[in-house]
Amino acid sequence: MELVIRALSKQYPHKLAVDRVSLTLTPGIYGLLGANGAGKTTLMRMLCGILHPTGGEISLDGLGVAQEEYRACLGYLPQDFGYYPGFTGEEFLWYMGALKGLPKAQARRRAKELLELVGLSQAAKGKIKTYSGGMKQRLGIAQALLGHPKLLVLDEPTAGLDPKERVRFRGLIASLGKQSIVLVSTHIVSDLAHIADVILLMKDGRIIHQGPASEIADLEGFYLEAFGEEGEHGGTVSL
Ligand SMILES: Nc1ncnc2c1ncn2[C@@H]1O[C@H](COP(=O)(O)OP(=O)(O)OP(=O)(O)O)[C@@H](O)[C@H]1O
Repeated sequence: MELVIRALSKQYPHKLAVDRVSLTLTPGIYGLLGANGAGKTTLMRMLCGILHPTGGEISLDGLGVAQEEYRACLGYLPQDFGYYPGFTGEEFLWYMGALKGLPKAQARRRAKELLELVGLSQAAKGKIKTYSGGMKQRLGIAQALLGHPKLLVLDEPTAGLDPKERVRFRGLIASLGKQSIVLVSTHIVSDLAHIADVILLMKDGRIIHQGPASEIADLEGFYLEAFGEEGEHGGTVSL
């Protein structure tokens, strides 16, 4: 499986948010790091077919991003995910399963499996409005996994989580990168330590570094070197 991104660009009226990004991703966990405004969300939304690029190409095993088969391979957790507070966790997954076109029995079976995987079985019948931030994020991951995605895109999945929830979340993400391409954006460097196979650094719309995480002994130091003051002032390197 291969996601090929060629010279991908997005020009907003007054901002070149993504500037000729080229990447080839195979299964594994990719940590996309960059300061606020680097272009991470714009890049991810193009990979999910939500935003149209102004230049370049995206293909997953030869499928274009506009094709239905591409969408069927995709799981996405957006940054600003809406959770329907009056639903229970399991109702929410059934509903999202229906939206994805899963037959009812299959959606229910998959929802049960996923609630188990993300540690929400006990809370499955509780209303989402009673969930903590971490529980909501885990439910968000569960919905992204409904269709057994080959490509999983998680935009700032640890935003707003407390340290304990972060650790749990890292464990969950780490278990997903065996067969899928998992792209995780964050500006919290420590969230990627120990789970990312490859680190991608994004700055001003460009990928300024791509390499195995194992080659970087001190990810925070590496990040600070790449971004300098910008990284520090973003308050983005704290553990
Ligand atoms: N709809 C839009 N119209 C114009 N400019 C935009 C739009 N969306 C984003 N931008 C600008 O494009 C740049 C990249 O934004 P983007 O949200 O992709 O960055 P990011 O790395 O995801 O940052 P953050 O971590 O803050 O979400 C920023 O300068 C932003 O202000």
